[in-house]
Amino acid sequence: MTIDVLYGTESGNAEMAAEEIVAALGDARAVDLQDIGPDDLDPTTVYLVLCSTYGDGELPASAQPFVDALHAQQPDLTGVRYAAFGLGDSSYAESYSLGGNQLAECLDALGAERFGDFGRHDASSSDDLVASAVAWAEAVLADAATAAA
Ligand SMILES: Cc1cc2nc3c(=O)[nH]c(=O)nc-3n(C[C@H](O)[C@H](O)[C@H](O)COP(=O)(O)O)c2cc1C
Repeated sequence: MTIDVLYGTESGNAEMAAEEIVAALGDARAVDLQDIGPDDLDPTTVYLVLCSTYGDGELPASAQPFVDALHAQQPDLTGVRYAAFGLGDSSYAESYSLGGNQLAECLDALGAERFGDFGRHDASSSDDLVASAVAWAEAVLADAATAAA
C-alpha cells in the first residue's frame, strides 16, 4: 500500500507533523500540496491529508493553489481514498479548523472517499501536535486495514 502524507501549511506546523508521520510509518512520503495537482491523485495510493487554517478560516498558502485547481478542473475523484487532519486554534472561535474542513469538503464533493476519524489539533490546547498527528495516522490506517480485511 502506497501512503502519501499531503500537507497544506503556512508556517510549517503541518509540514513538521507530516514529516514525523512519515518517520513513524517508515514507508510513506510527505508531499506539500503546492507541489501537486488534481491529476496526481491516484486510487492506488492512500492519502493522509493535513491542513491548517489561516486568515479568518481560510486555507493556508500552500493548499490554496491545489484547492483552486480542484474547483477549476472538477476532476472525478471516485476511488481516491483519504483521511483528514485539521490544524487550527480554538481561540478563533468562529473559524476553528475551517481550512481542513474546506479542503475535505472539496475532495468529498468531487467523489473522493474519506476514511477514519477527522483528526484535529488545537494550538490552544496542551496537546502535542506531533504525538496527536502520529497517533491519528496510526489509528486511521489501522481502521482502513481492518475494513479492507
Ligand atoms: C495569522 C493567523 C491566523 C490564523 N487563523 C486561524 C483561524 O482562522 N482558525 C483556526 O482554527 N486557526 C487559525 N490559526 C492557527 C493555525 O491554524 C495554527 O497555528 C496551525 O498550527 C498552523 O499550522 P501551519 O504552521 O501548518 O500553517 C491562525 C494562525 C495565525 C498565525
